[in-house]
Amino acid sequence: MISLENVSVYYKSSERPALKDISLSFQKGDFVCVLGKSGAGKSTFIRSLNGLQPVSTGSVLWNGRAISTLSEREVREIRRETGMIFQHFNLIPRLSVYQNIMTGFFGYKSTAASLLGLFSAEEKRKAGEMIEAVELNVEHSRKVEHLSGGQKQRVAIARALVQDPEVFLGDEPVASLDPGTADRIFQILKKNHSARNLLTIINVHDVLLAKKYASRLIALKEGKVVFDGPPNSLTDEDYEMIYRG
Ligand SMILES: Nc1ncnc2c1ncn2[C@@H]1O[C@H](COP(=O)(O)OP(=O)(O)OP(=O)(O)O)[C@@H](O)[C@H]1O
Repeated sequence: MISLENVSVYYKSSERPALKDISLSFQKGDFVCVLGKSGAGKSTFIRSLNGLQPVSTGSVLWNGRAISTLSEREVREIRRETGMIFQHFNLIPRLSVYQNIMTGFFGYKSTAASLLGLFSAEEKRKAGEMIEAVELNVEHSRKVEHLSGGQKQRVAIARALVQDPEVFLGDEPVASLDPGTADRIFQILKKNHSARNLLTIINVHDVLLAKKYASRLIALKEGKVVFDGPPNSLTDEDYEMIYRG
């Protein structure tokens, strides 16, 4: 579904590549956690998967087609097919839970309809269904700036799910949450992943959480893939190697 062929990413201000010669492929149904210490390239990796981060050399292919060869409209379609969540939620603080979730439909509507807040009965029904799917028990009219971190991440997940994504990407989505809340968020991600047969790829610092939920672990070190396999094959030596130095 998504594959990377010899992908490297160089940032202008740095001589060392953030990603170095990565070749991998991912299929629908995979639940992948990406490990690595700070600066290993995890964020760059996740953002390169849907073209948010352009690659310097090599190709990222969606269903066999390189993102770099697609038109702007086609790249926008790929973004629509990708639900994405972030460490800092990227919600609009002064808008309500409901309004934030409805912004998930913006990619599918005319700008005028989006700005006027014109949503179909089906879209409203779907938003309600996703609020249930993320087990969010707060008033829908509440401003998100008044929610806890875990509640905000549930809103962000619901907003991503109303897009009907094929692929779900997470860039450190639980890094600012306490361990119990982080585990609940992963449970919700896993439940929705299975219900929709998504391809889910998430960066995470917490190795135990990654081992508990992922079907496949990938570890990056200095921009290179140093581990790729099922969670039960990650040894103490691998762990040392990934986080050492
Ligand atoms: N916009 C940028 N400009 C220049 N260098 C960057 C930029 N973003 C990231 N880098 C560098 O690229 C490398 C990989 O960064 P990246 O954010 O992908 O790592 P990470 O594993 O996600 O780190 P963390 O866990 O701390 O978020 C680092 O050396 C970082 O300093």
